[in-house]
Amino acid sequence: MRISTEDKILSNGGPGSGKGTQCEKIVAKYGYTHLSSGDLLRAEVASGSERGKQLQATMQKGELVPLDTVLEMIKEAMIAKADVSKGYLIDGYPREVKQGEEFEKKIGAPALLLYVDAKAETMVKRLMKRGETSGRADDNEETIKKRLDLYYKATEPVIAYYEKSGIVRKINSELPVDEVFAIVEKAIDELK
Ligand SMILES: Nc1nc2c(ncn2[C@@H]2O[C@H](COP(=O)(O)OP(=O)(O)OP(=O)(O)O)[C@@H](O)[C@H]2O)c(=O)[nH]1
Ligand SMILES: O=c1ccn([C@@H]2O[C@H](COP(=O)(O)OP(=O)(O)O)[C@@H](O)[C@H]2O)c(=O)[nH]1
Ligand SMILES: [Mg+2]
Repeated sequence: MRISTEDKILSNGGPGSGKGTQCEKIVAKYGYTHLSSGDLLRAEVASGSERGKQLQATMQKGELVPLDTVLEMIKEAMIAKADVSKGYLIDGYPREVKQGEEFEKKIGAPALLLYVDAKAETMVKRLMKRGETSGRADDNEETIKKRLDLYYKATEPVIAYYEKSGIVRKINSELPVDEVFAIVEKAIDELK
């Protein structure tokens, strides 16, 4: 399955940077189909399947799930929505350069990468706060630290990888949500 470039937007950034929050607003305004790789993985865990049990262990440690597993899940989710989709917004993906390369090979190049950027200190604070109510097994101090380390090591290079194709728009997510969204809107409207 290949999907045309203009029908794919990626959202990436550190854990707790606000990707999910901005994606919700993008969907409300533009009607893209939102696929969060983290959410897809959590749904598999919630299903109680054998595969889900393996995933749970990896995610609780703040490590990355094998890239083929995630790509397969994203592909399945894209196919399931192909008839109704006005384009896809893929959130928290790719997590490592190799994953990005595989995505391009199997599905195609994206039109835009929204790089949702906040300071490490801000991200930790937000995730600790979210952890009070989220019920997410990985919203705890120890796992947050590992997710952050892995983000800087494996995921930040993904941004540099896409910089080369000129599709990265950096979004300062230290601002209040609506101000952040105004920057996001500008980046998306420039595509049209
Ligand atoms: N002040 C402020 N808070 C925000 C903003 N965006 C998100 N938050 C808060 O930060 C927390 C994390 O935001 P999410 O949107 O869940 O972050 P995420 O990047 O999807 O994080 P992961 O699900 O861990 O990938 C939420 O509980 C939000 O309330 C923002 O732009 N400004
Ligand atoms: O493409 C992905 C997306 C998520 N994850 C796993 O799912 C967890 C939660 O991901 P999510 O994007 O929801 O949150 P974040 O890590 O950005 O806080 C990560 O720590 C990883 O263990 C993964 O391995 N590959
Ligand atoms: Mg999220």
